[in-house]
Amino acid sequence: CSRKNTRNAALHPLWQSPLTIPGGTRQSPINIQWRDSVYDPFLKPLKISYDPTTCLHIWNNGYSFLVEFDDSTDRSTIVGGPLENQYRLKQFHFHWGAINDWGSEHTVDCKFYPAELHLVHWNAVEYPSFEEAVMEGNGLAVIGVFLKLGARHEGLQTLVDALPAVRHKDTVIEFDVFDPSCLIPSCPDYWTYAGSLTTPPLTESVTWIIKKKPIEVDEDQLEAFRTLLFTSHGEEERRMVDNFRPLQPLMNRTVRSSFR
Ligand SMILES: COc1cccc(CN2CCc3cc(OS(N)(=O)=O)c(OC)cc3C2)c1
Ligand SMILES: [Zn+2]
Repeated sequence: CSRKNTRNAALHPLWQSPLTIPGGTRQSPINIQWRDSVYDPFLKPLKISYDPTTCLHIWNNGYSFLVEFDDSTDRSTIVGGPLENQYRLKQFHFHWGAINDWGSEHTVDCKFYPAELHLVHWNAVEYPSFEEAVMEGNGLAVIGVFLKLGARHEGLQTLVDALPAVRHKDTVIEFDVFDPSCLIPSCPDYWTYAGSLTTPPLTESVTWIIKKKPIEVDEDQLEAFRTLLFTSHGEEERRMVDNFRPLQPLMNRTVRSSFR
């Protein structure tokens, strides 16, 4: 899959870290070749239970904007799907492009979407903290949802309205009620594979659950993402766009589907 006239990823600010982890065998993101994915009838439906009052704040961490949650209890969790344990919601964030032709991290049959949502969860059954779970093969579970250009997304708009307050890196605002399940398609179909974080520390600790159906957002909402900055107050402004990692080799992995 070639990202037409891609910026030189090696020079991209997001990739001071190595493009590929030396010795990495399960790096993310990947292209999902639909016909190579294997239907697994033993995959369960994913059970999502989020408590909107566990929402804490939105912050710009210089890679994306993150909506973080209180993960001190099991009030916002996922279970089932490919997962052996219950995982707690820690944060969600997005990746997007400078233009609508690309922006997603994963691709489906080499098709890029203009943006991709990641909901990051950690295995609080087996590990005492997110920091520990980040280092373990079954430590994290990330739900990926593709965004496509279409109708305005009312649920997303409350997030979009808050973005001007986190325009610069290391700015944060309180955001105390939000239910991220409004950003997840009702269609239960997903692909799943063993992968990694796509931003530092790039650890191979993620069970990826990629929803087959995208959600629709409108042009103004995508443009609002592109008004954010990689840079802090006082620095020369660099627009936060193209904050995605290049595709990584599939190597010895199979992508399973929950649907025929
Ligand atoms: C041990 O390393 C860490 C411990 C605690 C928190 C963090 C920072 N955290 C890691 C997971 C993660 C993962 C992120 O993206 S992704 N695509 O899910 O890998 C991300 O995107 C902006 C940000 C973060 C931030 C790192
Ligand atoms: Zn991500």
